[in-house]
Amino acid sequence: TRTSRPQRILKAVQTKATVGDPQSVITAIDHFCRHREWAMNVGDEKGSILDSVVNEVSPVTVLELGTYCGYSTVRIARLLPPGACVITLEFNPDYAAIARQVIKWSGLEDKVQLVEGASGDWIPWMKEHFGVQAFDLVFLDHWKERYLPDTKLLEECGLIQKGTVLLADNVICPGTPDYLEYVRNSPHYNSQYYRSHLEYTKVEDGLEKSVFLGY
Ligand SMILES: O=C(NC/C=C/[C@H]1O[C@@H](n2cnc3c(NCCO)ncnc32)[C@H](O)[C@@H]1O)c1cc(-c2ccc(F)cc2)cc(O)c1O
Ligand SMILES: [Mg+2]
Repeated sequence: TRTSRPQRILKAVQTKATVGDPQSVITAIDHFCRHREWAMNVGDEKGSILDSVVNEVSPVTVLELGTYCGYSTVRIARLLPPGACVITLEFNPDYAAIARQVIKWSGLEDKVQLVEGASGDWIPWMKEHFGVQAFDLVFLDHWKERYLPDTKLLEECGLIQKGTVLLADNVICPGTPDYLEYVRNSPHYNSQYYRSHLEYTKVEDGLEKSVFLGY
């Protein structure tokens, strides 16, 4: 049977990128998705904004919701200092298997903990299972209708504390209206919109950065 799009993305990485060179993995995926086949990676334009937020926060523990092929996982992990790590949740086993190989090719497996499972099932176990006190940065890029419920779940589980930064992809396209309304109107968040474009296109999209101010 035909290969899947994630399998074709992995092949592009394995043929075009250099083992142990995260930037070449990022460049290979962006080239493939711009010139061969579109895919829902955060991409190079929004990816540069993600990079600047990671550098600004200098997080020790990062949570990513929705690994897909591991493109943004590699973007984040390549900027982390020794001892810092990104826990990334992915509930599709096929995508998780591809992402593991992309992360391995980039040489960043020591900074990444890929957890196969649904955010709703795993978030309540983060403290106990991973010894996480609170996340410094959360990158939301999974099902858009899950951004708000999962944010509320993270709050309830005490995983969002004063200073935690939430960075959400696709707040315009496909859009996350209930999430935007929540973080922009809540007195507990200071929210900022970074205007950009949908990956590999001229369509408007953007990232929303929301800093938790404490209770
Ligand atoms: O839909 C988009 N992203 C979804 C990501 C899903 C990935 O995350 C995984 N996932 C989903 N829910 C959960 C979950 N928890 C929730 C379920 O329990 N727990 C764990 N993993 C989860 C999936 O298995 C996938 O790997 C998107 C679309 C466009 C787009 C724009 C314009 C277009 F025309 C077309 C498409 C652009 C984008 O940048 C986009 O991110
Ligand atoms: Mg996205």
